[in-house]
Order: sequence, then C-alpha cells, then structure tokens
Amino acid sequence: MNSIIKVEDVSKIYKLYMNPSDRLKESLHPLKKSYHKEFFALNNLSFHVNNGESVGIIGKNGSGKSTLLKIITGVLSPTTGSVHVQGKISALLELGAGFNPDFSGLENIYLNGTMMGFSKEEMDAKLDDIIQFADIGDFIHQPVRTYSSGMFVRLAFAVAINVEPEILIVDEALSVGDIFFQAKCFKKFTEFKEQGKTILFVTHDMSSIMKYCDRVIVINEGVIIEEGPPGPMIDVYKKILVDMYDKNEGIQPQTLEEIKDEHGSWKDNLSINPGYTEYGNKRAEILDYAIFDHNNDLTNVVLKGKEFKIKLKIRFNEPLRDPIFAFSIKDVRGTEITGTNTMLESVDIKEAVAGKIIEVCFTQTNHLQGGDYLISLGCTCYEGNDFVVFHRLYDIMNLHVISNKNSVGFFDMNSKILISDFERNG
Ligand SMILES: Nc1ncnc2c1ncn2[C@@H]1O[C@H](COP(=O)(O)OP(=O)(O)OP(=O)(O)O)[C@@H](O)[C@H]1O
Repeated sequence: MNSIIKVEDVSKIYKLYMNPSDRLKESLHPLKKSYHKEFFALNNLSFHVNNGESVGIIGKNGSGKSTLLKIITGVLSPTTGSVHVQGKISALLELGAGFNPDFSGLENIYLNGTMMGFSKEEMDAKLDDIIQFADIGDFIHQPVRTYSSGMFVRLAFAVAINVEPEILIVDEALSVGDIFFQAKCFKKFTEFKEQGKTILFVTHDMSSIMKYCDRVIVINEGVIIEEGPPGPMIDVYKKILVDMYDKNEGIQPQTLEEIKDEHGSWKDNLSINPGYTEYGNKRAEILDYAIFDHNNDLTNVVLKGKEFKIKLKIRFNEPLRDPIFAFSIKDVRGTEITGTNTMLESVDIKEAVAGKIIEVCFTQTNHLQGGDYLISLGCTCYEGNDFVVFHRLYDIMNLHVISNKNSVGFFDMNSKILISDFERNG
C-alpha cells in the first residue's frame, strides 16, 4: 500500500514555566540556568496512513490529538522527528483557524483559496458550491467575527471539502454544527471515501468512529497505545477513560471478579454524574452499582444491539418485606426513555434480613439509539398504601450508546424490510 502520510518519531515538547517572569529570567541568565520543566505533548510517535484510508484518532482530553493533527498539517512544527505528506491537505482544525475575523465570509473564501494555492479564477469556479454547502444566507457578506460557532464551521467545512483535497483532516469541529449540517458533512465523508480519498479525523463521538474509520489510533499522554480496527480500539479507549487500561494486558477483557479484586468497588471505575440526586431513609442502601457491556467489561459505553447489564449491590440495614429494585434511563433532556423494576418483572425477593448484602443484575438488549443517557437507580417498597423510598440515586451514571446505524426516535425496533414486485390479480 502507498503511504500518503508518514509520521516518524515525532515528539512535541513544550517548556512549562511556573511563573511568567521565569521565561525572562531564563533568557537573561548568564549561565543559561533552566527555569522550565519539559512537557511531552507527543512522545516519539510513528505511524503511516495509506492512500484511501479513513483513520480515526481517539484519546482522552489533552492526550495530544490536536497537536498531532496540527503537526501533520504544518500549523505546528515537531520538536523532533519528521512528517511526510504526499498530496494536498485540506484541514478543519480549531474553529476559525485560517479565517480573518474582519473579512466577510466571501473574502475569507478567497483568502483560504489563495493560501491553498488556487487562483482567483479557480476559486470563482468553486464559489457557488461553497456558498451552497455553507448555506448561511446573507451572513456570507458579513465579517466572520459576527458568526456563531455553527456558521463558522459551516463555512470552514464548505471551503475544506470544495477545494478537491487528496487528504481531509477534521478535528472534532463537526460536533458544533446542527444535526442536518452534520448529516450533510457525513454524506460528504462517505463520498470522499468512495472517491478513494484519505481522511484523518479526531472525534470523541465513537459512533462516527465505528461508522467511518477503517483503522483507529489510540493516543494517551502523547503516546500511541494501540492501533487497529474500530471495535477493539473503542474498547481500549473505554478502558483508558476509567483508568483501567493495562499496557501489558492489552485489550483482553477482565472478569468481574478480577475487577472487584484489583479495583475495589465498581463505581470507582465508572464515570459518575457529580450532579446526581440522592434521597431515602436508607433502611436499605445501594452500596455499589455498575454497567457491564456484552464482553462483561465494566464501562459506561455500550453498543447498540448488544446485551448489557446494570448491577446493584444493596445492603438491608433492617429486616424488610418485599423490597423493590429499579432502574430507569433518561435522555440528556430528562425524558424517561425506559426502565423497569423487580415488582413489574414479578421477581420475588425471598429474604431481606438485616445486615445481608445482595446483588441485583438487570440484563437486557440495548435498543437505544446512539448518544448519551443517564441511569437512575432505586430501592423502594409498598408498606400498606404507603410508598417508601429506601434509597434513590437519580441520574447517577451516564450511559453512552455507540451505534453504527441510527433509526428515527428513541429506540430501534429492528425492522426487517422486504421489497417484492406487486402483481395485480385479474
Ligand atoms: N502551547 C502549549 N503550551 C503548553 N502546553 C500545551 C500547548 N498546547 C497544548 N499543550 C498541552 O499539550 C497536551 C496535548 O494537547 P492537545 O490539544 O493536543 O490534546 P487533545 O488530545 O487534542 O485534547 P482535547 O480532546 O481536549 O482536544 C495538553 O496537555 C495541552 O495542555
């Protein structure tokens, strides 16, 4: 395969000064005393991207993804190492990069064109397509400093894709656009892929990674951790997010028992909503909780169409009759999407003696659409006509659903479609 991007032993070192004056002291010191600490934003990275590949770069905030893209596009230079690119790059980096805020949208289109080596006549020919794609109306004649972030990204993407690049580099920016614009951009991604162009993109949206990437590079603390197909690489990323990635272990799944032994409680290894609500008389208490994906990995991220588990560990602080255990799932706007409890499911809790700890496991197939949700947990009961809340944790954990096919609405009914010829009788 023909490598179109070659990154060889690239490091980027920033000098960090404790005080702004230290920089001056250092430059004036007669014996060249050092007043800074070195910080490796990238540490000896090497990889190749082949012609026609779509490669995703994923990693936590601050792992070095944007720095890497900036070095590939030539916006930043590496401290050591080299980058070779064959072909014209069009890049969508930080919002507004490459735009002059005082120029109108129209003027910026020509400015960008000139920077990419196009003549005025060549840009004249592309202008209609760019304006049509950006679809920002009369704002095209206004200075771009008056633009919303969505308008910025519309114009920037419209320019980036209409200058016939061989390599398209996109850093997260698309998440700013509205849903229709995002759909339009992803349609372009698909067209680009079909035309055999090379795409390199950074995103925190794992559904796009699943859908558009042939290969994924996982970066952590400036180092490439793993690279490979999207599915296993997303598993690596999920582990990094909860500090459970072990270099030596690679992407082997851990068993539940191992997780408990090595990492203490489940909840310590999940991302928990700091703004959750808790109440109840704690006659029964939720001690621990977790989500496990189809591989039995402890995680906040699950795949659409796969089975996953919600687990609760509960201690009875006094003898109780017929306690009910429940979970519910809301979308980020607070709409309750689904949920159930042991009473609705006719599950009997045999013994609720004081001091006993039980584990409740809800297993289900995930039909939710891709996106973010919040899980609430509860332990309640009916005492006569009174509804008693022992312990409730509202919106405690986030559930991120990864999907490579979304349908319309809250969930997917997995419709089967049959198309056949219609034959009229008689
Ligand atoms: N000019 C700079 N001076 C010092 N440190 C910097 C500078 N630019 C970036 N860094 C540091 O380099 C590291 C990598 O930053 P980078 O923006 O590449 O991360 P990222 O993976 O793109 O993060 P995010 O997902 O939040 O966009 C971070 O720790 C950041 O603070």
